[in-house]
Amino acid sequence: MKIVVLGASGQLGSCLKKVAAERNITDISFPGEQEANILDSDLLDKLFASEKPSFVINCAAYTAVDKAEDEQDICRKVNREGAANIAQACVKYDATLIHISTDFVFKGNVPQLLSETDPAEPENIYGLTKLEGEQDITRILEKHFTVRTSWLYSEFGNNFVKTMLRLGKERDQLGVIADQTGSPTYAIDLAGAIFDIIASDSKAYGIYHYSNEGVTSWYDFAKTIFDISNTTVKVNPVKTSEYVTKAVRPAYSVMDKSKIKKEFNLDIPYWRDSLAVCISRL
Ligand SMILES: NC(=O)C1=CN([C@@H]2O[C@H](COP(=O)(O)OP(=O)(O)OC[C@H]3O[C@@H](n4cnc5c(N)ncnc54)[C@H](OP(=O)(O)O)[C@@H]3O)[C@@H](O)[C@H]2O)C=CC1
Ligand SMILES: Cc1cn([C@H]2C[C@H](O)[C@@H](COP(=O)(O)OP(=O)(O)O[C@H]3O[C@@H](C)C(=O)[C@@H](O)[C@H]3O)O2)c(=O)[nH]c1=O
Repeated sequence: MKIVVLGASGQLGSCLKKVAAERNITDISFPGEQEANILDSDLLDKLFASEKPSFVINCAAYTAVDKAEDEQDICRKVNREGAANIAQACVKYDATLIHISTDFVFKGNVPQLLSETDPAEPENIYGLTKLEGEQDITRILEKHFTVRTSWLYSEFGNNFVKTMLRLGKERDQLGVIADQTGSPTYAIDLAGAIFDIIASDSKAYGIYHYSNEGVTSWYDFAKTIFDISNTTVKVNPVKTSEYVTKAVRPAYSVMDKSKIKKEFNLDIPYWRDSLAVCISRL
């Protein structure tokens, strides 16, 4: 049962590589962007023809949330057209797609748990193009599991945890937004869940929500990162209106995980526990 990972050099791709090795999953390949540029349909066709994957995991995306506001075209190309190209190749070669999407598809203006069927109304270009990608996949391909996740971090790539640890060394104090609420996700845990989905042989295709258990703000997340890592730095809570960014982010994007937990029998770790594991590995 061959698995191919696209976007393999990014944060989640690196976590999939690590977890595959730990679980002794060997029938898996991690092609580089030169062999697997998702904007090049001919290249994808060649890759699918030679690898004949049963499952394709798409981690490739344009993820620079603020930069996307100025680079709408390239962001849409990767997050929408790239996703559609993969879906088309999956149809042609009869592969099942595991695609990753985001809590930023939600407007997040109401403090209530978001389910898979709640209306998505993205507030920024990144979220909008990710939603368009989801919609194209759903239209083109029946056999897909689209997993929306939130606030990913790990020992790999760029993420909030690594940014905080860097800033904590450079500065005496930091302002961090305290009125945006969500659930952090250790990308290693998500990688494990993705392999659990594949192993389940489930045919319950569609959209699922996955994050770590628990709820926090960026401010509390930062405080906990510094507590666990014994970093001395003053963290000041700030309002969204006081911390100007190009992209608008949801105020509340906590997702309901009941569906994924039930369908795949998942036991999801609490965010603080996973954060401690990640920091111990950094
Ligand atoms: N990071 C987060 O906080 C969250 C991420 N997600 C989603 O999770 C998924 C994985 O994110 P993450 O691993 O953190 O993101 P990264 O930005 O770390 O990885 C994305 C990867 O995609 C690659 N890529 C970009 N364009 C192409 C292309 N045309 N063809 C092939 N590969 C390409 C990038 O390569 P290069 O670096 O060379 O551009 C990079 O290696 C994405 O779908 C993202 O939207 C969801 C919620 C939260
Ligand atoms: C660095 C920094 C950020 N912040 C705020 C800005 C923002 O609201 C929040 C997180 O900022 P970042 O830029 O690190 O993270 P951001 O890129 O917004 O993270 C998002 O990435 C995309 C890809 C997703 O899909 C989302 O789920 C989410 O993880 O923290 C501060 O308040 N102070 C700071 O010093």
